[in-house]
Amino acid sequence: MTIKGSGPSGAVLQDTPADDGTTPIVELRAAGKSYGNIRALHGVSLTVRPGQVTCVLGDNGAGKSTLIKIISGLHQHTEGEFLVDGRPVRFGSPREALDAGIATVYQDLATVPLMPVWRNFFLGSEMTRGPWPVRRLDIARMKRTADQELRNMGIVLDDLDQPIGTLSGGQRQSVAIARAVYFGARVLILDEPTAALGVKQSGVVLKYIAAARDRGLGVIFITHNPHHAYMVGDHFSVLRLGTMDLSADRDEVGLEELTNHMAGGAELAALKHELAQVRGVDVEGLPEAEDLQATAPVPATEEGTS
Ligand SMILES: Nc1ncnc2c1ncn2[C@@H]1O[C@H](COP(=O)(O)OP(=O)(O)OP(=O)(O)O)[C@@H](O)[C@H]1O
Repeated sequence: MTIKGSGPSGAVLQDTPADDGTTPIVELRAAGKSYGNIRALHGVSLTVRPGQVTCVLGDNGAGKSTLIKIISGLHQHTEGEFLVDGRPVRFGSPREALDAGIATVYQDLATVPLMPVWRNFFLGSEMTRGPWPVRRLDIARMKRTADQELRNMGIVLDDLDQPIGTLSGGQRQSVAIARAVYFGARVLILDEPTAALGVKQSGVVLKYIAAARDRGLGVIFITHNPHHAYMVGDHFSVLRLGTMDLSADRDEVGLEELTNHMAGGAELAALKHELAQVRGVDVEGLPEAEDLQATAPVPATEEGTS
């Protein structure tokens, strides 16, 4: 586990996952990104292995989107290294990332709501039949394949002809995950897939994240929600203000500690103190500063990692 404290050293810390003998599909080594004078990400190390879910957590402005953009080929890193299958890369476009097997499912999903489910499944990569110039869409094969692929992921829909816009948010996310799996993704980046969903629908999406992992994909699950992360995660990376605040395998961190890192223990204690001065605000339910300190991050030193 690697923990970065709020001490003045600001040390750059390396992620040190257990070596299970498999080469990471994706690896960032002390990577970072500056937009002109603005340093959005700095010293971030991350490893994505087949059959594992790597959760990236962080509050607003923590650098999650910047991290996704580097790995998905939208932006290039300006410091450190980015490796795919052990080789340094610098993608020029999302197409190049996709060709390397890295697929990103964004929150808005980029689907066409009025088009049928099967049509959205193949959007941009339609199956055709017959020779040019009389080539036509192979509708029957697309329907059959979409149905089979969705079933393979455990997704059963009543009618693939229904417009995708009529599905629930969780179902739409699930279709997008199955689509990425079918088109050969080895790494799936999920950008806050549960952010806009209720409890039940979030559960549906978490189930398919686990299904993708079980099919051997490496999953990068971006989320604000430590509870969702903890249900499926094998590794947890918490970003704070563009740097890595915590990097820990599942057996090294509990849900409570993860939540505390997300909340920012010291900041929450200070907020509780301030709120206590405000009439009409009940702070009883908030944890005590001492409780927070008990699980607060310790300052990183050379020996401060375990
Ligand atoms: N194109 C850009 N130009 C300048 N600064 C940027 C740019 N994109 C992001 N930043 C800055 O980098 C920092 C990290 O932003 P980023 O969007 O990666 O965070 P985030 O964790 O995804 O936040 P959110 O959850 O709110 O989307 C922020 O301070 C942001 O203002």
